[in-house]
Amino acid sequence: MKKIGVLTSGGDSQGMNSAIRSVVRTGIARGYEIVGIKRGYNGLMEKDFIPLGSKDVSDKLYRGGTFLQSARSEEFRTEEGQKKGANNLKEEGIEHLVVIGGDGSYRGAAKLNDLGIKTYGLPGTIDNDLPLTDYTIGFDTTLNVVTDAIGNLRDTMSSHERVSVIEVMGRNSGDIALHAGIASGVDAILVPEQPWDIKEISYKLKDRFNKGKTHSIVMVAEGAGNGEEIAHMIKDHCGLDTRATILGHIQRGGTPSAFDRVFTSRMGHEVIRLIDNDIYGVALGIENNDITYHRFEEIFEAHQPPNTKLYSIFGDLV
Ligand SMILES: Nc1ncnc2c1ncn2[C@@H]1O[C@H](COP(=O)(O)OP(=O)(O)O)[C@@H](O)[C@H]1O
Ligand SMILES: O=P(O)(O)OC[C@H]1O[C@](O)(COP(=O)(O)O)[C@@H](O)[C@@H]1O
Repeated sequence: MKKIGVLTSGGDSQGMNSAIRSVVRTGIARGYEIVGIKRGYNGLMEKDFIPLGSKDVSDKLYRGGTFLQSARSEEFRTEEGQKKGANNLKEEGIEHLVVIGGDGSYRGAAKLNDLGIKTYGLPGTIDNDLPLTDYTIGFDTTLNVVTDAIGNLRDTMSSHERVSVIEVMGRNSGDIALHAGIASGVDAILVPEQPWDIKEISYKLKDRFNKGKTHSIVMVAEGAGNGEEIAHMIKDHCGLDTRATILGHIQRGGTPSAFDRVFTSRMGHEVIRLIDNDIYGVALGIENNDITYHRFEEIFEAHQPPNTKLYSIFGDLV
């Protein structure tokens, strides 16, 4: 029986479990044997392999994190590590490998593909920073986590007539800040893709307080600046009482949203179809609500344009 390996790599994201479940259940239904590789590429180095049956993925659909666990592996970054990984898979008779992770994980997957393992990438990152897919796994859930957290902050900020500066994740991408900021009706959004002027923002906030506002919320993407520093700058410019909140890893947890569960179920299913059709060396995504795939090289060369349209929509809403 043909064997398919599956691993989760890089930062975990809500929906990875649901993606694994879909690969396992669909793969078994099509007559494949599925092998889980623990702790990302670290587990690949150490042959930390477990057989995955249908029951092993019960009760996983609605859980955040990844039951296979994840890691960032230094050894696998080296050429020797990659050869060792490919050999470990070959020794185990694993011909196909599904890698659920972000850009770094995809680069590793492409190397394994060159070494004779038929590989597939699923976009597992909360950052939404992969090209040729409209969404990445966990992004939608993270937006809901951030939006809920802002609701709580709004209550206390309003009682104390304060400005809340909220720093969110996203590495070099402002997508979490932009989408969650619009969903939360914040007063300003600072993202790395757009210029911003803290003096101008501070004066606008002050003006709104003068007109009767009792609180303000400023959303900062981690790639745009440091939340604590920005809070101090605002206070210095306009004197308003300001507090910074760094949401941190709380954003990566929580039960996956219905969108993330359906999206990952569809992608797991599509991976098995690609395997059946001997298509490999590709990563999957969702574009205009269709599950699509592109060669790794195409993804590495593609540029993800900044979402200027959404940013300008926000500009008209504040
Ligand atoms: N250029 C690369 N070549 C081979 N493997 C890589 C490369 N970049 C990253 N990796 C592997 O993928 C892992 C995850 O990558 P990382 O960038 O940390 O997260 P993500 O996949 O979420 O972007 C790394 O720890 C490393 O083992
Ligand atoms: O959990 P770590 O290793 O501290 O990394 C934090 C980073 O991971 C992320 O949560 C997700 O990034 P990746 O999916 O690229 O790993 C980023 O938003 C954040 O900058």
